[in-house]
Amino acid sequence: MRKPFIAGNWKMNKDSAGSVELAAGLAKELKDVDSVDVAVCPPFVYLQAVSNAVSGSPVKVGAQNMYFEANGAFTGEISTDMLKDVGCTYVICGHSERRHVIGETDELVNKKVKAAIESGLLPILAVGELLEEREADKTNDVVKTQVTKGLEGVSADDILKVTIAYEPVWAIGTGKTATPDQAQDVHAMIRGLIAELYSQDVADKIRIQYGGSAKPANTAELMAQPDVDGLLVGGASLKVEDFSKMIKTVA
Ligand SMILES: O=C(CO)COP(=O)(O)O
Repeated sequence: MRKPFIAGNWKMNKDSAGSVELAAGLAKELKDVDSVDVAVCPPFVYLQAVSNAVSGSPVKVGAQNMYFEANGAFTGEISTDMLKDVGCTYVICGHSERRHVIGETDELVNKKVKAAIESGLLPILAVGELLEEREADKTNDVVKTQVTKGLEGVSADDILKVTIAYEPVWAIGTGKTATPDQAQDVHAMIRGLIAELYSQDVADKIRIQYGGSAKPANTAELMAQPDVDGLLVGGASLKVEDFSKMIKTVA
């Protein structure tokens, strides 16, 4: 039985007061939730304040990105130790906005996943196809490559520290959600791939989140799919009411 895992990716939103207000509101609303793992991923500069605001509650904190080197001359980058130091449990690696806006490659994403695991952070490996790739019937190929390369060198002992987030790029921030069937098809494909790369036992245990215009109104039907184990939520995670409603739908 896989415990549901719902994470909010705040992206480049909120200010310091707004971050604390949202985090404190969620901590209060969700204080009794224990059947769902919950995380919020604020911008780097608000991680410490958000960690303080959710401290003692079931809400954990994640970062939206990281760098794979431990320290040194990497201007503008943030290390895993720094993330742990400000209270992070999770880190998103390879979000499509980093792949397609910033230009991150599968090789870089893989280095981040491995460095995250090495440091004790739990990576959320985000994968997903572009609209033109889906229309060209390349969804499975693209996602398979991203998962396989993203996990290269991750051992059988470590793989269950990883959550995979399937986020079709055409569904992100567009209001166009993948249908539950579309999400299920790709999730099942990913789980089959994990069985090939690792084992059936690992495949049965790894958690695969869906992301892309997830909101209170579609949470139940997405989460009802057998291979959808959680959600990575953008826009709807910016409001206490919406995000907590999504979690309570599943709890
Ligand atoms: O990219 C996402 C989460 O990482 C999804 O964003 P939206 O929920 O705003 O579509």
